[in-house]
Amino acid sequence: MSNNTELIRASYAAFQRGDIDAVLDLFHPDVTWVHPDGMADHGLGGTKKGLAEVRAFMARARTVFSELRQEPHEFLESGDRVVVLGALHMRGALSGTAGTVRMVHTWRITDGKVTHFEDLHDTHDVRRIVEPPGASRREPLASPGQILDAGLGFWSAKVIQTAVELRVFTVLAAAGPLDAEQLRERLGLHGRGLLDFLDALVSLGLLDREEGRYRNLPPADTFLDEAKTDSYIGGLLEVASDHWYESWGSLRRALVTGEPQEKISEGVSDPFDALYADPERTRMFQRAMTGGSTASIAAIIDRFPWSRFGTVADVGCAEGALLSRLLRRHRHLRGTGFDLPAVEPYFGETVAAAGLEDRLAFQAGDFFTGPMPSTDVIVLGHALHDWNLDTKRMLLRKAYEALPEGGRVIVYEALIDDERRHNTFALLMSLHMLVESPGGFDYTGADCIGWMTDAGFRDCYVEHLAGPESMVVGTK
Ligand SMILES: C[S@@+](CC[C@H](N)C(=O)[O-])C[C@H]1O[C@@H](n2cnc3c(N)ncnc32)[C@H](O)[C@@H]1O
Repeated sequence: MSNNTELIRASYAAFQRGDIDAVLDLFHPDVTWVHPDGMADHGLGGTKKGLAEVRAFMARARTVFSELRQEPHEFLESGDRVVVLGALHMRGALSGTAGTVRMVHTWRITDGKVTHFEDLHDTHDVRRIVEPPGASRREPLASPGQILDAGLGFWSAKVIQTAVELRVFTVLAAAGPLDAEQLRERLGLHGRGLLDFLDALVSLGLLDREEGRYRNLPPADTFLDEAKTDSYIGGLLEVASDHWYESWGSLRRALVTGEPQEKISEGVSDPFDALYADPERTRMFQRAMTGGSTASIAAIIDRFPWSRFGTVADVGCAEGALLSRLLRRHRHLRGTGFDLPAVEPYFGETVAAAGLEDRLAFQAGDFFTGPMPSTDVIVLGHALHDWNLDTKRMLLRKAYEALPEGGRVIVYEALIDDERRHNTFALLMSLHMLVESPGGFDYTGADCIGWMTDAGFRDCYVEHLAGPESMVVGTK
């Protein structure tokens, strides 16, 4: 066996042992590390350069996959290249689904060090494994058990929401494994039902229990520990538990009357007036928006051709998660967050935490009464679905007026599939607008392209982002 093939075999063996330092020892400091772009929204696509980026990639992979085993079948050597045919056995950290995908790895070796690596696999297959079932398309309900499981879905929903409210995952992330009594004390609980509550979280795949001590599994650790501000999605679940759960309890009344069931918006035509009258709810809502948008933001940052544009406004920016993450990645951009005045303090905190005061500003405004900021790109995230059709069209017209020739509008949210039969999440989101807002509803990509075209946009297209969400892009 040649030295090059031996070196590559050693790298697979070290990876299998989990010895990342030993893997990196075999690499040149300037190694290029290439993966298919189709996994970029999971933080696993594109070209990485150098050992630090490769190490970060591997760390990211450990949060996406709870298990990952490479099985090289054949080593084909030609000159300075070794091509490896084999299989990747994996389990999605979020989905819990296991599966196997064929892989082709191409390695280039120079002077005994790996200088280039490229992984080729069908990202469609990987996405089917790692994306949680039901994120977009649900399996049909075929048995009494499945029907009851879905029909009583609020049981598990409430267990997860309550665990987030009680900060179970945050406490475990900070303290390490704790037994039930230690958790009871720290969370201030009675004790009755506690073991069932914790073990339900084990059965849901969020906690693990070993010798009576509970710890976070990787998805809970990454996404539900509020100290991890860049990946925390629990804000959405906090608002769900505190408010949306109650309004959804009156879905039947909403369908009969056509009226929102959110108590604080009773008799108010703009739900944001009511929401922002309460500072505690205002803060909670900002965090919820960040939690719900995190996956799509990562995909928009990766997928949109930002290098062609210099300025961007996020209209209805909330606390500024999109702009702060975008501007940290694309350093040539300048950004404007446009939102109601009540949002400014929360946006300010994000800008300060990211150290972006020189490139990112807040513009207080009301899109019902004033124009949108004039920038090269205008983003409307989860903004159109809040409103009735006239307002949706008005917002697209205002975006058109504010953009220069060649500027782009990006609308992103959970888009209902054009057949209105697959994207369960988006259809439920539209019902959420029924119970929460006076006129809001979700819509299909085709609907949005129609409204954009009527507003004057051309070359409109829909691109999938992550889970149930997609973006619709139009050019002025
Ligand atoms: C559903 S949130 C979406 C937040 C964020 N774009 C995202 O996707 O996570 C809608 C946003 O629109 C803002 N908004 C509501 N009415 C507005 C108005 N009249 N003018 C400007 N912004 C408004 C809200 O404050 C909120 O931040």
